[in-house]
Amino acid sequence: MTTCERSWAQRAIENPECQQIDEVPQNCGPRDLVHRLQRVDSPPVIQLEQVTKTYPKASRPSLDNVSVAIEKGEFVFFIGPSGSGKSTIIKMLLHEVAPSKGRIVVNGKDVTSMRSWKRPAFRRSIGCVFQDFRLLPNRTAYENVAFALEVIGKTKAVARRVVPEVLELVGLGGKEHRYPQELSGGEQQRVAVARAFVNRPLILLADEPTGNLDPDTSIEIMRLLDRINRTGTTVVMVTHDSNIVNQMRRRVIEIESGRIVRDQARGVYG
Ligand SMILES: Nc1ncnc2c1ncn2[C@@H]1O[C@H](COP(=O)(O)OP(=O)(O)OP(=O)(O)O)[C@@H](O)[C@H]1O
Repeated sequence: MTTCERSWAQRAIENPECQQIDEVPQNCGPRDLVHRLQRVDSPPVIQLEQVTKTYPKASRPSLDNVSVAIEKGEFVFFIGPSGSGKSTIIKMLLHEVAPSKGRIVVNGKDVTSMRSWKRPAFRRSIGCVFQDFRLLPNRTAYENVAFALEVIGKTKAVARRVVPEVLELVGLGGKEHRYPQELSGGEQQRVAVARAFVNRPLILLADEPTGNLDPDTSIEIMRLLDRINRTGTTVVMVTHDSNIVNQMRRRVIEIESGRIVRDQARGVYG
């Protein structure tokens, strides 16, 4: 295959610094050392500073004075018992839930003081994958992915070029016109991953993305997330799946009763 024949998705993977589809060069070389060195100097892409969250009517905080910094390009697992506060962190990163105290900075933006009219655009800049897929049931796989481009103002021509490539990348070539109910759970999650990745987000948040999938399908989804992470996208994933955490050996942050009790590079489930 010549350079010019390489797809958008392949070129994106080789050029991790290009954050937008339009920035991915038509003719490009392999990842180089300069890209990697540039990343070393960048500020954390996610920063929680002494964050506490107490929900209304709760007797104790769901998150208690949590501070953590996540660098660009990291793959981080949040683990911990049910009710320990993992999903609350994801919701706060998306500004769906506001902290009671502390500061949250995402991609250089202080989320805590963000004006409400800026929130929808901010949320669209982050890719999200959830346990229950959250696909639009009356739209095909193609339309679900294209919708993510539509809402950020990309033309139909861009969608026609990019959507088939990203669906091919997630292994759904040939199934573009199927509706969610005509796809298996694993295939639906692939559509959700394609939709989360199609805008080349700087950050991808995944809240138990394998929670509804069998072990083999879970591994396939993790391969996809790993591949996306290798493009330079920071991946933050909440999970209860010890096999996945133990196989991936990435940074593990363990939460217990709203506090960080372990933060380990190349960690295991414990
Ligand atoms: N909207 C809410 N109102 C009141 N309390 C809430 C709300 N959302 C979550 N909580 C409480 O906050 C705590 C943390 O919840 P969270 O969903 O973050 O936990 P989790 O670690 O993600 O749990 P799981 O693994 O079961 O999904 C729990 O005690 C929960 O009951």
